[in-house]
Amino acid sequence: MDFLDVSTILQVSALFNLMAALAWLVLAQSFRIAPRASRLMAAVHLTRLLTQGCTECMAGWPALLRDSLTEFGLLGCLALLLLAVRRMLRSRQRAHDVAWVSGLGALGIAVGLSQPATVIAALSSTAAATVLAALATREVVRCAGSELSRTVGALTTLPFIAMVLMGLAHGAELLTDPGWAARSMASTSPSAARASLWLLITVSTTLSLIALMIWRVVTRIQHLTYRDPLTGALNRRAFEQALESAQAQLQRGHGFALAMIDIDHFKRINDQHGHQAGDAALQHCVRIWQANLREVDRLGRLGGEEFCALLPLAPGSDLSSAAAVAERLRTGLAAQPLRWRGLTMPLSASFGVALPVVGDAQGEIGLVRADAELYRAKTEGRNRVCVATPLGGTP
Ligand SMILES: Nc1nc2c(ncn2[C@@H]2O[C@H](COP(=O)(O)OP(=O)(O)OP(=O)(O)O)[C@@H](O)[C@H]2O)c(=O)[nH]1
Repeated sequence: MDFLDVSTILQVSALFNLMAALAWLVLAQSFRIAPRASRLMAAVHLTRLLTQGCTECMAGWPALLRDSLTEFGLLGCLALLLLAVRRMLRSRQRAHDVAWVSGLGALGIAVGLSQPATVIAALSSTAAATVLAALATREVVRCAGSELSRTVGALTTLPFIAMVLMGLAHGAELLTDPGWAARSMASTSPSAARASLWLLITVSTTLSLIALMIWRVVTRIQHLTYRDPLTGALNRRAFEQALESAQAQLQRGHGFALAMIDIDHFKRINDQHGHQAGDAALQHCVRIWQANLREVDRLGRLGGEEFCALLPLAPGSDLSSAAAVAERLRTGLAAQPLRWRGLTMPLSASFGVALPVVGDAQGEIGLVRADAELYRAKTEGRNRVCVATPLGGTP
């Protein structure tokens, strides 16, 4: 079958690698999307292009040179790929782990090729490539579910798992049939099945990493749209949207409470230590409050040093449970002063807690009532939680 002709497969592969390298370079240079990771990916494809290319180009080359290119090229590709994945995921994978594995693999290849023991070279490159693919798999799995969505995580993991399995299978093949490496060295091209498999893995790895980049760009845009850039809390618009949908849920019996929060004497921090200290204080407060809130709670920055927490109430719980959450936020902040440039600044905040009103589509009445309690907390001496009397009921 013409389609399975090795030379055609290798030419398709070369063309794909060339196009992919160009696409990554455009992402890096023109769109400035993860430029370092994109440049590394371009390098992966160019290395692949150089080492695999088309069989005709390498047919006349000395076997040793051809084999060195193939083995070192494969190792280089995987090392660059792992470095790119590491950058894309901003993972904690240490770069010198990559250097160690690649260095040992390269040493094994050099030793193997310097003697008539090609199996050592093939085994070294296969072992190092398998470990590098396993490290990449581990990184993606580690990020799936936290920094990565599960679907994108699964999609990105598959080609790396395939690489690990291929590496293991090839290693077993080399160990059980040591003559394989010598035969492969004598032949100028891989088998059609092997070339197709590599093409498939190259294409799926590229597509899954492009999906990962798109996912990252989309999440970044969402973050910029919905989050306050300084503190990472929801911005006013996003908080108002969350409040509106919580009000809609209220009709169906899903209760919630609002805790209006204002940092005490915040102006003094700005006046005494400058705006940067004020910014650090805002970030410090949000960090502490987010750590003390559940995932379902929403913390929004309404402006300046004023925040509001939207606290969904479990069935059967009432205003007192929301007051307990506000109290936890208050004590959490009071217990952890801000340490900034060698200074220790005690911080506190005042809280006003109120329940929303059914039928108030925008949630404005609840906000006004929580704000009134916040005002009371300020006038009663600050660093306290004041709770509104439920409308038409006892406190
Ligand atoms: N550093 C910094 N300061 C901000 C930001 N937004 C608002 N501010 C400052 O926050 C201060 C708010 O001061 P006030 O409204 O007087 O409140 P306060 O000093 O906290 O006093 P009380 O609320 O009565 O305890 C003002 O000085 C604003 O300039 C910001 O993003 N960064």
